[in-house]
Amino acid sequence: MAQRLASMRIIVRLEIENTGSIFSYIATAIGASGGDIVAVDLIQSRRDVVVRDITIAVENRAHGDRIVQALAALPGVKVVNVSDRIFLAHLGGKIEVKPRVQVKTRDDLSVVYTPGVADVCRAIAEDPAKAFTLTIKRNTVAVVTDGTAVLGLGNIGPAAALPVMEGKAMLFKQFAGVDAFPICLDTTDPDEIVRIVKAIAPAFGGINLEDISSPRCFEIEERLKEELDIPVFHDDQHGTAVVVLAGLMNAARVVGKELADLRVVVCGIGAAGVAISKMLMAAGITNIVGVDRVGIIERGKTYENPMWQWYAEHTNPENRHGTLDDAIEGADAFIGVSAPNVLKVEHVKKMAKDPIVFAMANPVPEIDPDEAAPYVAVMATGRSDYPNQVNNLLCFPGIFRGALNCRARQINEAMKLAAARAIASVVSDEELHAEYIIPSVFNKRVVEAVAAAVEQAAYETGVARRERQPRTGGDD
Ligand SMILES: NC(=O)C1=CN([C@@H]2O[C@H](COP(=O)(O)OP(=O)(O)OC[C@H]3O[C@@H](n4cnc5c(N)ncnc54)[C@H](O)[C@@H]3O)[C@@H](O)[C@H]2O)C=CC1
Ligand SMILES: CC(=O)C(=O)O
Ligand SMILES: [Mg+2]
Repeated sequence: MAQRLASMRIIVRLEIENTGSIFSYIATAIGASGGDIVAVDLIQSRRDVVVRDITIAVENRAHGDRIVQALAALPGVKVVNVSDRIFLAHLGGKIEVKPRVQVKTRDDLSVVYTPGVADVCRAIAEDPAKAFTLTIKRNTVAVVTDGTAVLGLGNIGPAAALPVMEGKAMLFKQFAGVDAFPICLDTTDPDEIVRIVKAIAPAFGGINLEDISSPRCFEIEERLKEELDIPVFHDDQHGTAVVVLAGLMNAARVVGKELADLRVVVCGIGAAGVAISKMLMAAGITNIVGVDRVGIIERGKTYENPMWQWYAEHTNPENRHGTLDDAIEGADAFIGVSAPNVLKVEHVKKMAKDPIVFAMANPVPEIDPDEAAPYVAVMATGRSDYPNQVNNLLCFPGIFRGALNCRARQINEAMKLAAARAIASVVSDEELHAEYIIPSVFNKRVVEAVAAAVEQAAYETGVARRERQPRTGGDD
């Protein structure tokens, strides 16, 4: 995947002794280390030193580090700071709160704050449903994590999880007009998480659980669903499952196989893997084999993880034993939500004709798509830099948009299936091909189609609280 990362750029701030030709040594050192100078900016010029920012195109972070070391070794040169566009884009965080009403006078203040606001408070106290019309509740989602399963980075804690949660909040707003707040909890105790989320729920129209490790995530979500009257949706489970089903529906069409006939291997039976398997079953697929670190999840074995016990009893109809090596033999599709480089080319070669591979571990997939390419009929990853990005970003903005529009009490199976069909339907018959089984996350029709289908399903299944309205995109 190296060539895909060649566009990475670092910005190195150098303090350079002001003695004539040092810059030519700097340029030579960068060139000799394989870097390309993209831009040079003068930050400060004194008689003895100049400070310059040098933007350098590098292959990857390790390559950038080598170039920085080469520069630091030059006489008369001091490396002051190294940044890259990724870190620069995160300076100060990625979101902010903006007022919708401007306060310019004391009179304004008496309307939107005290004493005026007291009338609104009393109205809501008398009729709590009014919170949906008179507060941010109608359009606001809490993105809640405990930092225990952040992307594929593992248990990195709540503070380190914040950039991802800010990112989700940013995407909620940009893609679907939903106001989302990142909430990173400094506890991993399920009881405490349930208690805290219940306690903050009054201000929100929905709860998006994110990057909470399995199997704890299942219990936390189930308890919150039972106890709250707003949608509780664990994105890594259901958002991912919805998008995988959409992608698999279209991939099956590309290879000319019936969805229900596919033999599917799911690798990584955690939050995403369990929900994907359940969703594929709901869509009619019967032959699913799950593989985790312990090998194939099979009947007759006892697992400490209660979800694996359930999984063993409901999947693997041929009762295969062994490892991924045994599961993959003759499989039509591999769905990876596990860890980097788990799937080898040798595995892909053992799959059925026209294999479908969704290698979705982030940030590094189960197999390098370039290595797999010659052996697969359809290849998808969770990444933005390859075709067929199967990422829950295709689901969560639209599904919450639809749920908030109709003030849904929950996001149920019918709404998830509707979302999957809506995503798949955005790719027309004429457009469908191996490198376009799933629409781009930037295709505006995705959020529109998902929100409309989800809202419709909410009304049909009786979970919508609001009378049917003409759809407006959320600012009504
Ligand atoms: N593309 C997308 O939209 C999404 C991608 N993901 C990615 O999927 C991966 C898993 O995410 P979650 O289910 O939330 O995490 P999780 O922690 O709940 O589950 C991961 C599972 O993979 C298993 N696993 C780890 N290494 C393995 C190996 N070498 N072989 C087999 N199984 C292995 C773990 O034991 C665990 O059961 C992460 O890399 C995450 O970034 C998750 C959600 C959405
Ligand atoms: C995309 C996402 O939610 C994850 O990798 O955890
Ligand atoms: Mg996630």
